[in-house]
Amino acid sequence: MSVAVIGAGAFGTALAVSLAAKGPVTLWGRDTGWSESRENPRLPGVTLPANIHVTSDLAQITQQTVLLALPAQSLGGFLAAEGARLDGRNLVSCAKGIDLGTLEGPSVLIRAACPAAIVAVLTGPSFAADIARGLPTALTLACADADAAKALQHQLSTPNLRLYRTTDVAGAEMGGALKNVIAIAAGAAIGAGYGDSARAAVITRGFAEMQRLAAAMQAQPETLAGLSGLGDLVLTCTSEQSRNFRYGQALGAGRDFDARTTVEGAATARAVAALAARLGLDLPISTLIAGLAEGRIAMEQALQILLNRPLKEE
Ligand SMILES: NC(=O)c1ccc[n+]([C@@H]2O[C@H](COP(=O)([O-])OP(=O)(O)OC[C@H]3O[C@@H](n4cnc5c(N)ncnc54)[C@H](O)[C@@H]3O)[C@@H](O)[C@H]2O)c1
Ligand SMILES: O=P(O)(O)OC[C@H](O)CO
Repeated sequence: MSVAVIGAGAFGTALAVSLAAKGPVTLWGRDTGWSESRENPRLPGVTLPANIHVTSDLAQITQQTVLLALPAQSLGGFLAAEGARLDGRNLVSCAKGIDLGTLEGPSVLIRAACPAAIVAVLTGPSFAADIARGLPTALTLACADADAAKALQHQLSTPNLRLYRTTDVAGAEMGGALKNVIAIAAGAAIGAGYGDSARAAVITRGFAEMQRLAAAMQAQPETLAGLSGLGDLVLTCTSEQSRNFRYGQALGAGRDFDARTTVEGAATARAVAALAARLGLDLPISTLIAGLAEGRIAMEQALQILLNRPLKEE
């Protein structure tokens, strides 16, 4: 059974390349002017296999399984316009973020727009460039319907993509979204010259915040300790391949950052700060990242706020 990918950015294109090892793939993008060259400028150095059909015509997306690889803040608008034509299919969210308008994760947006769809989430530690180069990668496929989870796990695993499955959609989704916020904090610590010990503190205390918020969203703790949570947190906080980490580095160093780059953690930090206020949760790192991203506070001020918090049990 062939699959389609909506969103011809770096990640959607990389997934299409990997899935093409198993059969034909249709890749939809709103800007596909590059398609004749068979090289997407968002994924330079990768030639698309011949069995990937690139289109900007949504009517050509007729497959039963569709991966949605759009940025989290674009997904709601896309679904409002096009959700009806996708309803009833297997819709797999690949976005890592929390929608700023609704404070919901992508799976909730998809379920609202496409009530008859089977909704799943594909997430975990994975750089698009690694996947497209055929490097070994392990991801989490989450779907509340255990049988559908199993079927999608088999359909979407490829020679270099090993998928684990879970029915904990909220846990998988929260891990992927929140790690981006903490990756900005880790990058900021490095960019400001605070050192590797500070980064380790940010990763660990950031993980505690991820667990706290995820628990409040009914996620299972063990999901946060898996690929979609801890796994992706470690990757993103330790690699300059990560856009969130590099954005954090720029914030920490007081440098500009290319505003066209997709940095999911910046908007998600603001969503997390709003959720923290709504739910009465103490999420100091994420809340400070929201302030840094909005330019409301400076790096040195953020550090002093964290260091001067009351001492407490770990
Ligand atoms: N790049 C990675 O390594 C990677 C890995 C795992 C997950 N992800 C996740 O995948 C999602 C997409 O990231 P990406 O790296 O592909 O981003 P990207 O910046 O490379 O591409 C984003 C794509 O989305 C398209 N787009 C944006 N708004 C749109 C809209 N309203 N309608 C149609 N198309 C729209 C853009 O034209 C672009 O092609 C993010 O949530 C990201 O966290 C990325
Ligand atoms: O480049 P980033 O920071 O969006 O990270 C990409 C992936 O989410 C890493 O798993």
